[in-house]
Amino acid sequence: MQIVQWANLNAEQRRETLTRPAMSNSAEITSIVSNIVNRIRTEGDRALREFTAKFDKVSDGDLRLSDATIKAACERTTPELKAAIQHAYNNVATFHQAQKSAPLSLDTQAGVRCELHYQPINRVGLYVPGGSAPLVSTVLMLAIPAKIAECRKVILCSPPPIADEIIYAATLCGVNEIYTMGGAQAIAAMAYGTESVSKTDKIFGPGNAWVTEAKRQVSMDFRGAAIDMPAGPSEVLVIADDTANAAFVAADLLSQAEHGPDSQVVLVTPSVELANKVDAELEKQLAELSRAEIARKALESSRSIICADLEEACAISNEYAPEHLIVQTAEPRALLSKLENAGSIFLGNWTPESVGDYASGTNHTLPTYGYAKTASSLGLADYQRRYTVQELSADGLKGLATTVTTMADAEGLTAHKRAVTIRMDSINSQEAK
Ligand SMILES: NC(=O)c1ccc[n+]([C@@H]2O[C@H](COP(=O)([O-])OP(=O)(O)OC[C@H]3O[C@@H](n4cnc5c(N)ncnc54)[C@H](O)[C@@H]3O)[C@@H](O)[C@H]2O)c1
Ligand SMILES: N[C@H](CO)Cc1c[nH]c[nH+]1
Ligand SMILES: [Zn+2]
Repeated sequence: MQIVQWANLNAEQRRETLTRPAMSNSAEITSIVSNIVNRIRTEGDRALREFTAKFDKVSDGDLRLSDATIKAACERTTPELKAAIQHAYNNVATFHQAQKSAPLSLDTQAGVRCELHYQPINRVGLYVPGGSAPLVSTVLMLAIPAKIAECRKVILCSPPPIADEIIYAATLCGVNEIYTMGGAQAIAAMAYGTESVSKTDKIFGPGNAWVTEAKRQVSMDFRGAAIDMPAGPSEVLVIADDTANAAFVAADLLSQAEHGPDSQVVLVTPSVELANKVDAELEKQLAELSRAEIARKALESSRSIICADLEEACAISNEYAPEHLIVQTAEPRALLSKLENAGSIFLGNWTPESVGDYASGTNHTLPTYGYAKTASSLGLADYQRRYTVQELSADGLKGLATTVTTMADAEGLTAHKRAVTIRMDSINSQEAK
């Protein structure tokens, strides 16, 4: 990893240092994805099969898995993996079940009742990445909240060949339909529907740059579908001081670097000594990894930033807005109030990001590309819509009438005013009797 001195960089160099690699070829990706999305919308299954053959090298078989295929995949999943999936399931379900909000009902003034209710989003589509690794954990992160929210139809897709454990986890979570398709074409199919694929109202899930761009495009089209967030190539930023264990820091950086060559990992530390030790550790540990080449590629666009102190480390992290932020300092919780804009924060030496990726209970679907400045980690609320209800008594209307008619006058909206005065006339004539 390239070691850079923050103090020596000008504003442009600082911006460049914090730029994600996946963003550099975005114009090309936008145009490729736009063509894919338009063709799926207008040609349906025919285009879906064509792109599946082109990008995933599969040209036959059903897009939707049959009951027999699902049963066979579940039988092939090993008992050890089933037990691990169940353990993770329990923690993720516990954390998301606790996010249920009770409806709100109160009188803002006498006779004016205002209520806030929650309703599940009807049809949801889940995208489980499978291009370079079959992310079974993502099934749990996307499908458990969908089921807790009681979405009526939950469909899931993942690129071919879809792994047995993805099918097993989807079944465990009560997913209604499973499709073997991936990339931008899968997102477009779930957004618009095709002859074989059910249309959905909202699409969830992470993916590579093509998947994320497709989500963005379908969400901008009123005929398409809403989306959860831009959840693209994985990122982690580690803030560490000279008390940190360099081997732990290197292991955490590599755990995200191995996701893909477009992953980005960043170390921010006031200690040059630690940065050098981490660098040596990275080399040592890379030799033991099965995905060393992918991780090495990701490290090429990654940085160790030497800053003045932990205060500045927090400021750099806030500017970068990482998907994951790991804090390995003498007093990690003391930094929490200074930290903004991270998708998920991991405090202390004993909290590797891997636990959140798989099984602690928090959701691993998180905003990337700096969207953590405004977007949140995936939660139950994303699978629900809020709506309000109000009911006024005659006395309640009396108490609001002058305010509403005065404001309607100010806006020049006489029909609005009349909807109140016509009722006030009725109330007044009833009372006169
Ligand atoms: N942000 C999060 O919450 C989060 C969570 C999990 C994973 N991730 C990220 O998700 C990503 C998963 O990526 P992946 O590639 O392994 O799987 P993927 O399923 O997202 O993408 C694979 C698909 O990309 C399409 N594709 C491949 N090359 C293409 C090309 N040249 N043109 C058009 N389409 C092409 C193919 O159709 C293929 O099915 C990783 O970057 C990982 O870091 C993010
Ligand atoms: N780190 C990924 C989110 O960026 C999630 C994941 C799944 N499996 C392992 N990790
Ligand atoms: Zn991960």
